Amino acid sequence: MNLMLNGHRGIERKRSSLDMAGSAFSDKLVIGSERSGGGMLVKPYVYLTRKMPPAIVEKLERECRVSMWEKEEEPVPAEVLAREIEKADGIYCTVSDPIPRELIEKAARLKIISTMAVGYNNIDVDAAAEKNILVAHTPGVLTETTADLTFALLMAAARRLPEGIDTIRNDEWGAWVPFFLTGQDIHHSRLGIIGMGRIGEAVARRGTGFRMDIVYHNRSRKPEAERDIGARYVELDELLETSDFVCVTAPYTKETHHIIDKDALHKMKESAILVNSSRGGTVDEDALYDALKHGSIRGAGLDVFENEPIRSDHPLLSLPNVTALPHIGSASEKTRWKMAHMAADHLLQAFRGEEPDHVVVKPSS
Ligand SMILES: NC(=O)C1=CN([C@@H]2O[C@H](COP(=O)(O)OP(=O)(O)OC[C@H]3O[C@@H](n4cnc5c(N)ncnc54)[C@H](O)[C@@H]3O)[C@@H](O)[C@H]2O)C=CC1
Ligand SMILES: O=C(O)C(=O)CO
Repeated sequence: MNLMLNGHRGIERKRSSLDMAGSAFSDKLVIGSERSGGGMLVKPYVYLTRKMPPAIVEKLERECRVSMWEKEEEPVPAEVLAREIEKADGIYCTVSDPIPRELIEKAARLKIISTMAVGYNNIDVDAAAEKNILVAHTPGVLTETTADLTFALLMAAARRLPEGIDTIRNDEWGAWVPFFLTGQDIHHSRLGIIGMGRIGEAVARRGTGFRMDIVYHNRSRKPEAERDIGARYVELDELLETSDFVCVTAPYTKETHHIIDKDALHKMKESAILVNSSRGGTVDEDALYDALKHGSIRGAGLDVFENEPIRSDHPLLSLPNVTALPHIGSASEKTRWKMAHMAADHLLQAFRGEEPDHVVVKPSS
């Protein structure tokens, strides 16, 4: 049952079950619809931080008042978002919109932040929970697509595809040279996954097709993955020291900040390749630059960076053994549509007084 507060239906707290990562119980919130003083139904106001296609806007407009940031190439400025967050009932955002505590504290009536992403490190979920604001995200629908891209990055870095493409584009292809652009074998090599969640497992499954030996490190052991994929749990050091490919698919948290630092890079094999499709902050980019420049590891495939977007003068781009992509892990047409609809549905569910399908549960730590 929803509580009526000053003409607004209020927020009802209820106990949730264990979260997906197995962390402790926490409160989930259920939102009701609103009525004006005179009893007229007032549609909730939703602000979209990015220009979304008409199908998504129209879906929301059936039940909400909607406005959005219209400039496709430019993220919404913090001061605009601050103004909107003050008056919005719902925010529809993306990975590249920081929503820190200072912004959340401005919210006067905000009920839900719905991000079109599975990763939510850009949102201060603790601050949101303190204000009884729901945070919803889009897990699952992007898993296989992101795993495809992660594996593509691994293969491109291993077999030096960007250098090969540049060779032809720059008219540098001469005679067939026996050791020209020789790379690393993928088949029968060892793949080390840091963060054996949905995407990590999907990457590992792809590895089995290449007869790779799969090891993983995770917050907890995954017996089903061990049984189904044949993956073996190892401590982080063993993973780093023995893997031919070190693949980061863990979320960005305090614990995973620079999980790949100077020490970790020193532990890796000289022939190893680092693949990062999680968040840029999991890797110390200065240490990575040194390791790649001085040959302490062989190469890197990166879909994410500490400060996105990077520009062409980023030091890592000066290195031929870096394969860099502009955060396109989930960027297939079908998957982006699924994410976009799911994020809209979460808002609508919340305003109807239902619990959104994928609520981020406040971590216990
Ligand atoms: N490049 C891109 O476009 C995309 C990037 N991502 C990133 O991938 C991340 C993972 O997504 P999912 O697999 O859906 O999440 P998930 O929650 O299913 O998996 C994450 C796994 O990492 C583990 N983990 C957490 N902290 C760890 C630590 N300190 N050490 C080792 N393991 C740890 C968890 O136990 C869990 O098994 C997202 O949080 C996001 O940052 C997700 C989608 C697209
Ligand atoms: O979902 C995420 O976390 C992304 O990075 C974009 O799909």
